[in-house]
Amino acid sequence: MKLLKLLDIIGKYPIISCQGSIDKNISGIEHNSNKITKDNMFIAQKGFTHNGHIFIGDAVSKGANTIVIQEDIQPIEDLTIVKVRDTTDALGYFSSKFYRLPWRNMETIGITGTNGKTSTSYYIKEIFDVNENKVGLLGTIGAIIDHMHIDLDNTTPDSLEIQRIMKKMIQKKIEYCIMEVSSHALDLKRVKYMDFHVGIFTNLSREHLDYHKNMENYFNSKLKLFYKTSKYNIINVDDYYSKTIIDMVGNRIPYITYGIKEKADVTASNIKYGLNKTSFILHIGNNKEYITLNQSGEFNVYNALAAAACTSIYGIKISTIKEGLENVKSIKGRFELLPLDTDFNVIIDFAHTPESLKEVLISIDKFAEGRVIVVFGAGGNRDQSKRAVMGEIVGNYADFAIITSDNPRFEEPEKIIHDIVEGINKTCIDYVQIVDRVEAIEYAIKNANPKDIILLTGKGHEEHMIIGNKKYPFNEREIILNIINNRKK
Ligand SMILES: CC(=O)N[C@H]1[C@@H](OP(=O)(O)OP(=O)(O)OC[C@H]2O[C@@H](n3ccc(=O)[nH]c3=O)[C@H](O)[C@@H]2O)O[C@H](CO)[C@@H](O)[C@@H]1O[C@H](C)C(=O)N[C@@H](C)C(=O)N[C@H](CCC(=O)O)C(=O)O
Ligand SMILES: Nc1ncnc2c1ncn2[C@@H]1O[C@H](COP(=O)(O)OP(=O)(O)OP(=O)(O)O)[C@@H](O)[C@H]1O
Ligand SMILES: N[C@H](CCC[C@H](N)C(=O)O)C(=O)O
Ligand SMILES: [Mg+2]
Repeated sequence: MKLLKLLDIIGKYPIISCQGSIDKNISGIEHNSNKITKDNMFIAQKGFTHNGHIFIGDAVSKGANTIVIQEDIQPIEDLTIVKVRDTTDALGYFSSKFYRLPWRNMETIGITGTNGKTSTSYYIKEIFDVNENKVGLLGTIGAIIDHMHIDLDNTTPDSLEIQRIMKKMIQKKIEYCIMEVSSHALDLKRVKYMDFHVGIFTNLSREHLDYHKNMENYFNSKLKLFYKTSKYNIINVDDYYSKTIIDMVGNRIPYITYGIKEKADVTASNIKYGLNKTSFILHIGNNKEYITLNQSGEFNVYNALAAAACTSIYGIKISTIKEGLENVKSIKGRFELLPLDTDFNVIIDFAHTPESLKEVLISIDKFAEGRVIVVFGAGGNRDQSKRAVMGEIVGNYADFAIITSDNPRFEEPEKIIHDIVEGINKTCIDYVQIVDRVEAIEYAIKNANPKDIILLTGKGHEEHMIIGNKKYPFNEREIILNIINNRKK
């Protein structure tokens, strides 16, 4: 794209200054100097770890012909230097423009909330699949374009990656793009220069307070999504924050409610729980269908209701919704019951917030016949205040706990475990502390009695352990299978 064109339409965009020629072609946009190729525009961002301005020389030597900055630099021959107030903001604007606003050419569904975004997105995807629509997905487990998988580092990637992926979706003729929209993304302008047709609010509870500092800021970040939607907002009316959302955005565009406790447009009755299934009657307005999910837990009924509400607004029949929901065999690392021929059960789950941990344990309690043994930790360089609360919840709802590591990052794992212990000590539960997660799993398996349920939470689909800034292979599923196979020998 001609730089002239990229800048031209941004007549509205506040450029502070522009030095050098704008009569040149831009072959691509990058914010990472390591990825620069010939004639790219390099946007120097001030990140949490690095100031991207220090990589300008590197970017130029790799072929960048235009640099976007927010801090002054020395002029460089033949280089166009565009100065803006905030380069992260500009990254969003230029990326959206460069890829020609791909989000305008398909239906975009944004899902936000503390828990249930990934699970809801997979239910929605399956319903659209059954309806023979072409679906794209962006979220914690990666991006899916039609049936191609792309790994992602973030639940919601940066604005450049989002637009790049969405462009690929358009090239593959995707009709519906389902996207998890994290609070970080809303706050860090990753979706500032794009809109959504539908916004879904799952729930809000304590998480990411290391970043947002308090619940009010966290809520206000999430709220932003519902000002960016053009067709419908879909709201879990049983959640404490739903009323405020409806008060704030209820008059903007139509909204649909879902829930089990309060009166809602989409609801469930006769819910019955099992170890690996949940059955209920789905009500959408006056229509109803018997549903049997292959997943357990009341929280998954909520996720299914959100998906039903979302797909019903596109005119999808309730019988198709049923087929889609029932087609989901498992969601990677979400309350995943491992197929083992042992006399105890093992569930891999991604609960890493107090509320989700509580929900999972309440769900297990509905069908557990033996003890519930929880293997868990908490992420380093993440909200420290949630750790003791998680400890207390496990203490209150489980029978035995093994406190271990979960991505210590730059923190001492012993310190994180100590924070959890402060909470668990308020309860009467027996527990052990085992820093090495593999040893913790071995301990759980070795000490399991018939009918016990071992619940491993926090790692879910992840395939690595993050220590410092390095990722070490760690596949909980394989580790368990290995331990159990070795026991048989
Ligand atoms: C705190 C945070 O959000 N950090 C994100 C941020 O990293 P950063 O600010 O540290 O980047 P940086 O290393 O300082 O780099 C600054 C600039 O220099 C550039 N650079 C850097 C090195 C180099 O050699 N050359 C170069 O040009 C970088 O490309 C960047 O433009 O930008 C990166 C690239 O987009 C993100 O991957 C990274 O997310 C990290 C991995 C992260 O852990 N984020 C979490 C907090 C997060 O965003 N979580 C949410 C919510 C999860 C959920 O609850 O579901 C999410 O959406 O994932
Ligand atoms: N609606 C829900 N309410 C509460 N807990 C839930 C809900 N859905 C799922 N969970 C629990 O939270 C865990 C994570 O679920 P999921 O991955 O769907 O959430 P998420 O919002 O995408 O999380 P993340 O913010 O990490 O992307 C699940 O493994 C389960 O334990
Ligand atoms: N999306 C969440 C995932 C947390 C998963 C858990 N394993 C951890 O590392 O805390 C985050 O990045 O905060
Ligand atoms: Mg997710």
